[in-house]
Amino acid sequence: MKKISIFDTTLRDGTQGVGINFTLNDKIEIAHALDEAGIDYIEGGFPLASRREADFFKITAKEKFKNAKITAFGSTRKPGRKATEDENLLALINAESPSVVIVGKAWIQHITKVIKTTTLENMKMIEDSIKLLVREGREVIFDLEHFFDGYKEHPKQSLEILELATSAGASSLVLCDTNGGTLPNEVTKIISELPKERLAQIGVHFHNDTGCAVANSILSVEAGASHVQGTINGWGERCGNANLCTIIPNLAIKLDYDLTMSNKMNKLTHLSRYIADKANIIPEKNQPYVGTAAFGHKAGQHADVIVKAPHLMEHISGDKVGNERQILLSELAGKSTIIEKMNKFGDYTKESKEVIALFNTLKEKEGEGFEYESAEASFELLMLKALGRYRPLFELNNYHLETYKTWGVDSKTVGRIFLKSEGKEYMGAGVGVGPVGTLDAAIRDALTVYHPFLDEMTLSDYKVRVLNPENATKAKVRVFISSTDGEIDWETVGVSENIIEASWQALVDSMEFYYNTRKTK
Ligand SMILES: CC(=O)SCCNC(=O)CCNC(=O)[C@H](O)C(C)(C)COP(=O)(O)OP(=O)(O)OC[C@H]1O[C@@H](n2cnc3c(N)ncnc32)[C@H](O)[C@@H]1OP(=O)(O)O
Ligand SMILES: CC(=O)C(=O)O
Repeated sequence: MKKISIFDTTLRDGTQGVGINFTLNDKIEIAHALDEAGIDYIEGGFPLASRREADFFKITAKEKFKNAKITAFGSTRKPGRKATEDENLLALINAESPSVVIVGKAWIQHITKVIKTTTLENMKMIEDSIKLLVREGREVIFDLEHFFDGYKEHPKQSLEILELATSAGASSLVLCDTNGGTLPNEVTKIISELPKERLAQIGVHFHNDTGCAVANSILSVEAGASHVQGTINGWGERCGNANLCTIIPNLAIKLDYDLTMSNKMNKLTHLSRYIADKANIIPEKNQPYVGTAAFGHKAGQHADVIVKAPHLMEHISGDKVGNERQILLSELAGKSTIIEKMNKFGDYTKESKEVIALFNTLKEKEGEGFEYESAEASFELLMLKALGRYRPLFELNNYHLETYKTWGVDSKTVGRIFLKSEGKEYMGAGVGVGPVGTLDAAIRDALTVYHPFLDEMTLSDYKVRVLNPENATKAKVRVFISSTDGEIDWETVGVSENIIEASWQALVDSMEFYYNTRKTK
């Protein structure tokens, strides 16, 4: 099958997206991760734009990349200037990257209204710029900015630019949909009309303003393009660039094109999440292939299909792209979902009394406002109870909290707790800013000497959601608590009309989950 080269512009066009920023160090680490994954070209930035962009090339010029060519980006020379004196082209030469991209105008309205020159001078700008960089020994990829809009108005002019760039020595002609407004039927028609046999390799670069960037990229390959540009997670200016995390598996797994990444497809999910981590962004859950929800099944009838024949419910198996299946708990779950969770404890069927009991408890609790999709640790405790495997950490006799507030000083809560654990009675005291911290401190005060594991865990997040705000102060609240021991994280839930009671339930579940399930260190 035809070889398609994958060109990643996360570090250049990706950073033109709202909220996407990387430090120099991040950029270098990301470049190595992209290279490891099998990306062919990595567009590292615009060296003229800033010191940091130029430094990226200085540093990467001295480093080894196994698969990828590091590529610097800039535009053609300015009108009326010599290529050898153009600061942008000089910055590209100084970048010392083996390949460079130069972007040139390919829409007459841009030539006359934006760079304010003639079509003849624009042609000379393109020719001089490509020739200079080729003379300098660089592979030159030529990006035709607004190609599709330009072609729709003046196809003859667009063809002349493509032919000129080919004869000047460009290795690839990248047809850019810079404002992202082109639709799939136009892409197929236009690329099919090009005299590809007379031209350098055709590449494409789509933005996602009509939501068609991925479809446009795939159709371009089907119509003859063999170089595809895009970004990881689809980040980029305005609505983003074509998402490589979708394009790559579509080309390699669905259409069987030959990609350098073809035999490393199981690295894709990690790549997406690693780069999102660097950008400090939580990636879209429902991103195809790599999203956390991409292989998540919530409806009971769908979880039932997964148990019987997963290939009838999932278009591919998630592990092909390094992703994982999730069976989500909710009031929409059926017994198959319960069985899937219980199967680590033995073989259960829809008729097992434990399955039926837990199914009924789940529906009842979800009806009361509990939500286990984001609090699987609380569900695990329900499951241990249904299976007779639950060990209570303690039994509460009573607790007592007092909150003090003095004018001009922050409030403070003190509390005492009386409880029984493994047949013995204990008392603990705590002080905190609020009641939840105070209860946590009091339980630990009472029990840590006897249960030192409590020192290994801490609460890491606390969230409250009002379930029926129309009931004002009588509204029910749902509290989620996240906990961690530094290696594993777990979430628990509590629901009540009283926020302290809801917090208490989630807090006790957190400690009991760890008590019941932790591996002894
Ligand atoms: C389609 C794309 O994504 S292109 C990506 C562009 N990327 C960026 O703009 C990010 C980095 N850019 C920068 O740091 C700055 O814009 C710089 C340093 C490159 C230039 O800054 P300035 O000289 O102040 O120019 P400014 O950004 O205001 O305007 C763009 C200039 O580029 C010129 N230009 C735009 N496209 C081209 C082109 N294809 N060929 C030559 N010149 C071009 C414009 O005519 C304008 O020059 P002018 O002021 O002489 O008319
Ligand atoms: C080159 C580029 O980023 C564009 O035309 O969108």
